[in-house]
Amino acid sequence: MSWGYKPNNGPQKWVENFPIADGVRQSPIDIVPGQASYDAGLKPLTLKYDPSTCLDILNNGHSVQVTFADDTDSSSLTDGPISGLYRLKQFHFHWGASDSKGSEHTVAGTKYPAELHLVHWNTKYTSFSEAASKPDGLAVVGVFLKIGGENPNLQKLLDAFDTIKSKGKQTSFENFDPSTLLPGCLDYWTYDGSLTTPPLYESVTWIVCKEPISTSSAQMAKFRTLLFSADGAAQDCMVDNYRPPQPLKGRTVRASFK
Ligand SMILES: NS(=O)(=O)c1cc(F)ccc1F
Ligand SMILES: [Zn+2]
Repeated sequence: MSWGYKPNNGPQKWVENFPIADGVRQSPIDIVPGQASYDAGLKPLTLKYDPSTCLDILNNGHSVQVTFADDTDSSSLTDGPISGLYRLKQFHFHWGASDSKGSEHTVAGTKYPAELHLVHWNTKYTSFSEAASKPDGLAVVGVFLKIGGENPNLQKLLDAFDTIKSKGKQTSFENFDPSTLLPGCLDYWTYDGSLTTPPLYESVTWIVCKEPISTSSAQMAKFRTLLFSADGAAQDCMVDNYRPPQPLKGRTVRASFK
């Protein structure tokens, strides 16, 4: 039985096969703005994405993921809290069974209906796979989704969902610009954390944007038409694919803004 989000294979059980689940720098966390320390030394984020590096969209059985060509520096993250250049590998989402939950990070206990993760790897290493297990290997930009007006840029993704309904389905997805999914203001919180799914490697510099982007309730309903299950298996809606907040264990959360 492999890991998932159900009572018998979900976040409370992951520690059985992945003991780092109880580690010192696990993600996500509850971000308490009043306890974050403003750091004037933090630079603004520099995100440069080339839409021609967008390859395909995939249902991997845990989320919906858009994958990028990462053989050049065309789509990169620099500055912010990191040093060097990190290449965009993929982005994906986490969401709930209803609009009242779904994000992994929370803000003073507030849950958003979904959270976007843009995953980048440190080019001091030779590949994503090599970087994924290193303490400075990954940088993930998190963006909250909140219920508001329909998001036309998100709709381009949702329109591909009918062809990738079940686990293992993928289809080509070209010329998508991920910067269209970023909020106008790139103020952020940052802290040292981990992957939020197994193998839960403590390799992520988390960069969580303060400003959410909008999505409509109807668009959220579209996310919930995806399936955890493969073609032919009993249909199991892909919802609540989020890990709850983990203990801070003495970590400091820094803010790029006052
Ligand atoms: N949810 S995450 O951004 O921490 C993440 C990114 C990966 F590339 C692999 C596993 C993960 F859990
Ligand atoms: Zn994620």
